[in-house]
Amino acid sequence: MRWEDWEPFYLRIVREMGYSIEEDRKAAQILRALLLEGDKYILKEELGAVVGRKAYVFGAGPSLEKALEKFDFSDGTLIAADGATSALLENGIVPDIIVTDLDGRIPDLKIANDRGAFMVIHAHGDNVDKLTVYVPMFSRILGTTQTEPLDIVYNFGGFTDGDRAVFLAEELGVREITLVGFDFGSLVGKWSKPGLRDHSPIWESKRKKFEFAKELLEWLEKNDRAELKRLSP
Ligand SMILES: Nc1ncnc2c1ncn2[C@@H]1O[C@H](COP(=O)(O)OP(=O)(O)OP(=O)(O)O)[C@@H](O)[C@H]1O
Ligand SMILES: Nc1nc2c(c(=O)[nH]1)N=C(CO)CN2
Ligand SMILES: [Mg+2]
Repeated sequence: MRWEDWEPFYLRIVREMGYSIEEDRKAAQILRALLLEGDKYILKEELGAVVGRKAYVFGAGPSLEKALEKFDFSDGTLIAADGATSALLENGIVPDIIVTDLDGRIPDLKIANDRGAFMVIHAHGDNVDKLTVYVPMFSRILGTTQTEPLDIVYNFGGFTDGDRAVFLAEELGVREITLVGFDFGSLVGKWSKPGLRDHSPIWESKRKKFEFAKELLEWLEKNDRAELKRLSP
């Protein structure tokens, strides 16, 4: 997704969610400084070499658990959206790539990164403290922003970790993307937040995020090259 296509979505998201563009921009600069400091960042080309033509993108929806037990995912690149990483690890699966804004279960992200997962870490105005604390913990990091892209901090479009993971896959050349655990319903998957003990009734801000995510995925299906499939148990 090009900046020109993303910007109108972003401006609507900022208005609807009450975000600060300036804070989002600052977060991107802070992430850039952290990446340069640690020198553990990777560029888009390096991550492109990791993906194949087919990928599974895992969302943290309640249906994920059964899908992981039922289906075989060995014929594609595995991309986990933040909290979904925990469910994959519980099933003995290490994702190839994790797309996160660092509000999931950090210890599970660390285990996956130590076992080879690449980290696509997103900066925004509400996770600057998390960036500062956690970015130094990880290796093989590609940085992303939702404001104008910087030299080593990319913007491939997408809003929530899940749909941002789909836009990343498309940008890296994946042509068949299968969504797993993308429920966008009234229950938030328990892996979504460290404190959730079980799948929980959706709260207002999360419902709005899912609406934007659905709209962005519909845009991708109409305008982009990748074919989107859905797998539900
Ligand atoms: N029912 C669901 N519950 C949780 N995540 C879901 C669900 N259906 C789809 N997903 C996708 O899985 C991703 C899980 O990532 P995560 O739980 O970290 O959310 P997020 O995008 O960071 O939003 P938030 O800022 O509210 O945490 C979501 O971004 C969303 O796109
Ligand atoms: N400013 C801001 N931006 C976001 C936020 C958020 O909470 N605040 N959550 C997101 C979900 O991954 C993506 N982008
Ligand atoms: Mg998240």
